Amino acid sequence: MKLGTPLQPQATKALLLGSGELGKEVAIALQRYGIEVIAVDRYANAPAHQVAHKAYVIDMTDADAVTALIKAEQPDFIIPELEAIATDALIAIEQQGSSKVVPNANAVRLTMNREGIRVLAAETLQLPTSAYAFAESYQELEHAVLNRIGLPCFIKPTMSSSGKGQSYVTDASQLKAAWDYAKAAGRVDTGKVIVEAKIDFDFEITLLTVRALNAQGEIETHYCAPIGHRQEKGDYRESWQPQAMSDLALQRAQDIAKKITEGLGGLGLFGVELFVNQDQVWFSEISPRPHDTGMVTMATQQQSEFELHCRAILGLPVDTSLKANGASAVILSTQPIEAPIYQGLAQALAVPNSEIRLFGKPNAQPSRRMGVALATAATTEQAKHNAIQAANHIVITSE
Ligand SMILES: Nc1ncnc2c1ncn2[C@@H]1O[C@H](COP(=O)(O)OP(=O)(O)OP(=O)(O)O)[C@@H](O)[C@H]1O
Ligand SMILES: NCC(=O)N[C@@H]1O[C@H](COP(=O)([O-])[O-])[C@@H](O)[C@H]1O
Ligand SMILES: [Mg+2]
Repeated sequence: MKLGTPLQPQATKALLLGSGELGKEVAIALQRYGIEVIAVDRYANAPAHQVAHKAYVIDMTDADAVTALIKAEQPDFIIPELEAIATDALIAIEQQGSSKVVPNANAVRLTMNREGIRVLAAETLQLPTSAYAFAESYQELEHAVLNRIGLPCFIKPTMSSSGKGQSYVTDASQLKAAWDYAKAAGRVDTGKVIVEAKIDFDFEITLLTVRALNAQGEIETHYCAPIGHRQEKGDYRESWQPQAMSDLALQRAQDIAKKITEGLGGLGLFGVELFVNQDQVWFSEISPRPHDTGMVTMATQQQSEFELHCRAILGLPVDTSLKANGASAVILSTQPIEAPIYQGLAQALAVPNSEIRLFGKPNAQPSRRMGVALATAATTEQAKHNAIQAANHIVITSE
């Protein structure tokens, strides 16, 4: 297969570690460029399994299982898609040099654990962040909150995502429950939690940042227009693009994004999460891969975040330009349902300039994201309104 000027060794096979809604779009984008896709997840019939050339179910936190699969499949690229992977296995595989870990194994290791990325951002790179502390016991947590960080604060497992195990604490009496929840509900219990002081922000953004090769073979950094979003219980509900912000705040956001993505290195798209208050900007966290709030780019950009990630990895040219104002709104289940079906599609799609993407997850759980509505409009406000309307028309049911 020929990919044009080969800036990277010719790639034929990519292994996705994680096969949710984000992986599904990455799989489709890779296949459009002729890449064979092997999709892996912890459960059968995950969204990307349904579109990949081959599907596997393994425990991705088990280093032996991950190593054995990589040895058997010999992929050119290993693309982590979620936050619960045995990163030691990826470090070892990268050292052997036969597969390329995206963006690189160390970046995956650092971002998979809130301690790794926070220390890089706040201490090594001296980027502005909330005040924070780590705790390995309830006593340490109480001490850190009462003596150093103060209230209100956020308590989070060091390994988790989408708000799992996360609490917002306003009173010391809530601390024990927050500790227990962080220990029990993270994706993996590392034995440690992070406590973060609350940042009073006007709004928060994801700045999708792409490290891609230019025609001279040098790495260049590109930024998408900022994506604003609203979170509830640590998980996103709506996102919109572009988010209006001052020139100075945007410059600061891009400076932070440049430094943190350079610090992590490699090629690909990163989701840089930032808090903004007037001209002030704080780094929150980063995904070294497409971001859930970035699903809006399927409607708003010339090249979606998934296409940008694939193009950057493959050494192909990228274009981060915006083509329309738009928004996304999530479709969540309210109850557990085996083999869910969906009603209301016709009503949803009657909303002007809207799209529905159902992920095809084999079962629904309370608050599990099952799909997303997208809309474009003259203003982001109107697009948000329309996306919410379209999402609200979808009913998830068992019959
Ligand atoms: N220190 C903080 N100050 C203010 N708000 C915060 C802070 N930490 C978290 N939040 C709020 O909670 C949301 C989720 O936090 P965070 O991004 O750390 O969780 P997550 O589990 O990694 O979520 P995801 O995987 O969806 O990005 C943030 O987007 C923000 O709205
Ligand atoms: N914030 C991270 C995020 O959105 N990750 C996305 O959610 C999937 C897991 O969904 P599930 O928990 O419903 O299986 C992941 O596989 C990824 O696509
Ligand atoms: Mg986040």
